[in-house]
Amino acid sequence: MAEKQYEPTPTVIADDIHITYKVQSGGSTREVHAVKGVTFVAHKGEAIGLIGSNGSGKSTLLKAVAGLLPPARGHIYTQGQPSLLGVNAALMNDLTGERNVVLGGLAMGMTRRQLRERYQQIVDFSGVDDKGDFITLPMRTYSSGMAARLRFSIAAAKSHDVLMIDEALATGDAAFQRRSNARIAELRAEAGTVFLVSHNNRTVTETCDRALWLEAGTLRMDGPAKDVVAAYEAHTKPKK
Ligand SMILES: Nc1ncnc2c1ncn2[C@@H]1O[C@H](COP(=O)(O)OP(=O)(O)OP(=O)(O)O)[C@@H](O)[C@H]1O
Repeated sequence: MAEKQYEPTPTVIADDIHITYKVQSGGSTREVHAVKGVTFVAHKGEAIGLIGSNGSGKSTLLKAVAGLLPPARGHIYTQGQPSLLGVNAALMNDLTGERNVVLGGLAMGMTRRQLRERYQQIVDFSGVDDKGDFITLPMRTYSSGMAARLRFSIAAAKSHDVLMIDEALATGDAAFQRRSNARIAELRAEAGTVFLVSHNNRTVTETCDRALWLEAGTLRMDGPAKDVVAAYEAHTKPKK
């Protein structure tokens, strides 16, 4: 008997979205059209890489999916509350890592009880304490890699309907990248959708099954991560 085929469940639908920034410059207002008519559907269980050159609109698109920027035109539908984990996520530099774990967890909707239960797991996962008692020091004493690891660990402690990661992995070392790849795989298994913005093509092919390639605000290609990365690499390779 043929196995029953399940329809994939959409988690994010972006329908012809346009996003503009208004910039005040020398008394006049200029408009930057950062995303120009992007359409895609993301499904439960997918990990989707967003690639493209600097300024192509990747972060802007993620912010729009997270509901932080309203589209000027078009519509975004999401199932559940998307969480954006960026390298600039709102952790406080003057507070200790410890306090940031608590505040970051609460900001993501974890209860105090969940936080108590998962606190040590978050700290251990981040590896921030591996080289001494750094978790009790202010975050400004952390290297950029340590801070990024703590941010990822806080966000990854919770199952998300839609988790968006902006370059958080690129700064981790090899051991941390292995741990975070494994955690992303678990998050996917918990039936969420993961978006990852990265300039590291290998990270994208290793962690994502699908990729969107943005260029100058438009979607150049959407398909299996290895195909999209190969096309992007062919495009960015210096011409002889
Ligand atoms: N706050 C802002 N105000 C005005 N313009 C902005 C703002 N943020 C981004 N832009 C512009 O929007 C466009 C897309 O930027 P975005 O940060 O989304 O690109 P990106 O693909 O994430 O780039 P990168 O790879 O460099 O991080 C760029 O032209 C950028 O100058």
